[in-house]
Amino acid sequence: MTSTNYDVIVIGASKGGRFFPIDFAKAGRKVALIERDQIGGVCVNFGCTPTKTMVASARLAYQARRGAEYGVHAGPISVDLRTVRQRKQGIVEGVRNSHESRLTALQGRGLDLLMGEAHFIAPKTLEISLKDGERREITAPLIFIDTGDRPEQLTIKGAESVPVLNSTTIMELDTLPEHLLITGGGYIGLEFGQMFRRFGSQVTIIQPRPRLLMNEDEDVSNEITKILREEGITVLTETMPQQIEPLDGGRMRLTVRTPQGEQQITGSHLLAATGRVPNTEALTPEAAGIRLDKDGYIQVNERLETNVPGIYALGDVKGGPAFTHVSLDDFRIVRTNLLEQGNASTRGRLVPHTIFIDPQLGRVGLTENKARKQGRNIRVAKLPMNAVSRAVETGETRGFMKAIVDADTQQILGCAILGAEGGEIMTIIQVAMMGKLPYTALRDGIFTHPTLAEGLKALFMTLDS
Ligand SMILES: Cc1cc2nc3c(=O)[nH]c(=O)nc-3n(C[C@H](O)[C@H](O)[C@H](O)COP(=O)(O)OP(=O)(O)OC[C@H]3O[C@@H](n4cnc5c(N)ncnc54)[C@H](O)[C@@H]3O)c2cc1C
Ligand SMILES: NC(=O)c1ccc[n+]([C@@H]2O[C@H](COP(=O)([O-])OP(=O)(O)OC[C@H]3O[C@@H](n4cnc5c(N)ncnc54)[C@H](O)[C@@H]3O)[C@@H](O)[C@H]2O)c1
Repeated sequence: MTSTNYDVIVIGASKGGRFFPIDFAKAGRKVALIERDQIGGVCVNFGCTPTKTMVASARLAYQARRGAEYGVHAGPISVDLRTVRQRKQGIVEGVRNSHESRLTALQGRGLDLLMGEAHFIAPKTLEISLKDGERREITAPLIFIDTGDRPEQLTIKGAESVPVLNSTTIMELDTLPEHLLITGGGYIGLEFGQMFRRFGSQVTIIQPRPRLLMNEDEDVSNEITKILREEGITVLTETMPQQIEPLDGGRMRLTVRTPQGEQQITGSHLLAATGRVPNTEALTPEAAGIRLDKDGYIQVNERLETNVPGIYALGDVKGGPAFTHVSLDDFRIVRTNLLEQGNASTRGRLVPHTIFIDPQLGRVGLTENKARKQGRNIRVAKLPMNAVSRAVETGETRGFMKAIVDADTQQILGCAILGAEGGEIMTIIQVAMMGKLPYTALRDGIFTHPTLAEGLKALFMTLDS
């Protein structure tokens, strides 16, 4: 097989991977972009876009059921999952097509889009198994690995004897689960759990750890658990799934270990939401001498360089916080350093996240637990959402705002906004943190009344009252 030489190879056409090859091609480099599945990667096809589209349907069902509280009567509410799925698919395809057209516009003009699976056969050489069966060998001095991750498989006894859904396959259901069992109390378990409860399923979330979202403060986890339980979701903590067995009529029985002993739960569907594993096996990075960590993630330094000069890893495949905005920022770092001769790195970057349950949890910076562990002298501001006029007027009073402030410097160290539009409100604090504003700037600012953002003024006023 003869090799085709490129200046740059990008493996994985994720959200970040779609701009990056274009930038290099426009800079006059000869670029190959390899994708084995769908342009747009997980975020567009199986992650952010489809889930948030379906979360929107679920929220509408929830709001419609609450209509009478607002004096609005809409009749009995039912959810047609097939239409929910079709709407989701239409939006996903629209986003993917727009990404595809930007890439195909440069096809042959500096960019070769190769639809197939890449694996290393030597340090700077890859073999591509194209979807049409053809094989190609390509080389480049610069290689960017952005192959992401995939759902971890459930390994409990009997898992092979029942259909186990993951975050991708659950979005293809046409009929509503009667009782959805979910293993995992993290992002995916919570977003799908609330979504399917609002669609009309009975839902049980099984979490081995003492509380949901173990990385958040206890008060945040506890409030979220309370909210989910109020909506009728069964949340079992300190509960470890042990075994699953099929029953008649497509049902299944899950045996779990709880602090009180063994329990059995009968369900109609099972969603595994226990985390993700990196896409590094098929890539055979060992053939290039690329170092992985014990879990199979590619090891990089703060400039996202692997141990092999000229080979970089970006996005989820390098481990750490797994968000689209992190993957996008990784591309910014590498582009700055290689195309603009800059000196960007991951050091000290502020990574926010939002969990799209309702109300949303927007988080940035240090949690109270982390700040205390670091031995910092902190003050904690907290305000229930029912103290925010806008939340009261719109009937969205669940949750609270919380901010961690350095008592010596008055700088904001972090916040958790569990409330309506929590992700947007958190972003205001994030911007204040980026600008290194003291909390008093928000306390003393004038904000439009009545907005949710106005709650930030009241939040920081609690520190001085
Ligand atoms: C259900 C769900 C909901 C999510 N919601 C959010 C959210 O709301 N907000 C958020 O920020 N993040 C969310 N995420 C996380 C987000 O999707 C990921 O962090 C993001 O997609 C990571 O991007 P990436 O650059 O690592 O590549 P990915 O998006 O993982 O894409 C990697 C691409 O590489 C391709 N590939 C893999 N191996 C090879 C190979 N050997 N050869 C060729 N191609 C290959 C894959 O087919 C894939 O297209 C969600 C994830 C899931 C699963
Ligand atoms: N809104 C968002 O930004 C968003 C939404 C969805 C997913 N994501 C990304 O996708 C990643 C994966 O999400 P996830 O929810 O699968 O992982 P996660 O790491 O967030 O949660 C995994 C959960 O599974 C539990 N668990 C572990 N082993 C278990 C077992 N054997 N049985 C039962 N439970 C078990 C853990 O205690 C934890 O609660 C997230 O880390 C996040 O980065 C982000």
